Amino acid sequence: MKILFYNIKELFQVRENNTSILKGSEMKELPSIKNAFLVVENDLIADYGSMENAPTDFDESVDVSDKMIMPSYIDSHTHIVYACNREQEFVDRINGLSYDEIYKRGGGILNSVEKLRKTSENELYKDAANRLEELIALGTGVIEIKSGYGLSLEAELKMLRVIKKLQENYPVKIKATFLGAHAVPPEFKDNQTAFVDEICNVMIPEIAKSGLADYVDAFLETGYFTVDETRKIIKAATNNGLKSKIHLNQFTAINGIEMCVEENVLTVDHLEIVTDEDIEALKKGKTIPVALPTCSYFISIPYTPARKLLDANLPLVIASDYNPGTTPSGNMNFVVATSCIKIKLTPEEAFNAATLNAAYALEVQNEYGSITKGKKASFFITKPLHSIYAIPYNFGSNLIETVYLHGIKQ
Ligand SMILES: N=CN[C@@H](CCC(=O)O)C(=O)O
Ligand SMILES: [Zn+2]
Repeated sequence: MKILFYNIKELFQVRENNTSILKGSEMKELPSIKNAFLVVENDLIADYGSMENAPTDFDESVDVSDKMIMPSYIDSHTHIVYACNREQEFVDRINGLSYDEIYKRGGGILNSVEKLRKTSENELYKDAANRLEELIALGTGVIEIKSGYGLSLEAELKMLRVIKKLQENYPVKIKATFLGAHAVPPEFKDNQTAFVDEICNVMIPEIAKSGLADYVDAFLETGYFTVDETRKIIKAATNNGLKSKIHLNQFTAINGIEMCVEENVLTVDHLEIVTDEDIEALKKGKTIPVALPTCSYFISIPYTPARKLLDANLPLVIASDYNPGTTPSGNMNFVVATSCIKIKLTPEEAFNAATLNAAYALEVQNEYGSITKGKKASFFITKPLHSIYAIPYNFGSNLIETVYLHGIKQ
């Protein structure tokens, strides 16, 4: 099946194959073709160019007059498998409690753990599938989903099986991450060392054997897991053939980034608090920084100093962090908008951070993240727009009209 998309007002993120991750000022450019065509053959991008060169042989055609095409968003950091919303904590924060105070009262992540352990796999699947369907309509075509609300081997496997079922049932590319070290569960309350040992010696080997996870994560933060504990977890992951992606610097900078770079961690995520030493450490390695600006928005914490990272010629990825506590939204259009409005990324930088660079954060850069011959035909068509800037500018509107994933209209 060959589909011709014609009269595209502007086709964005058009790249030659093997474009490297974009760093610093390279992120300013978002290559596009105006008045373009795009040919999709089965699930792949087969051709593209200016309308005057559009082919005449095809099985189907789609008129894209006045509308634009962008490769699907890649959301490299989410927690969309969870049991209940945490609206009460939201109101508690409005009334003055901090995220940390709520956690210390047994709320926060532990609130979600208690609920998830009591919820059936089917129920979890149904809720996560509903969330995923909403995200597909909002333009996400590749997503990472973490466990981390089970905190026992059994409950973590339950979450990972839900993710596997989503992988089987949806045309979205999904990467799964085991986040056993998200918080210390009640049964290990007085023995955090034993919990870390359990993660390293029991959970990671079992989960690696199950094939249910692509990555391992940990919450490296004051009051959660230390640099040394996280290093142990990363090493256990490496020994079991899994790379790591680490939550850190959300509230405090405690030299976690330096360790993560030393251990060749794939991404470091959050980075609301970043020191000059952290930037120097990132410059020495390949670890990719990931900002989660809608988390800052929702719980009123500082925004990642993105400009400082770009000025240091580092790459940048943006992701949603969709979870019931700090970011109950996975709308990547809003992530792009927040990046522009609050951390002063230009729209070009924000779209690069949410597509091409984000593909590197999930190691799917050979298949997704740009309009490139041979990559998967996963993209969205906008409503009629004056310019692509409308997506961050009209931050409260959904300007996506149609979504194609792997060449199929959703
Ligand atoms: N900070 C750690 N984990 C999540 C929040 C989890 C929760 O509050 O449920 C985050 O990335 O923000
Ligand atoms: Zn997170």
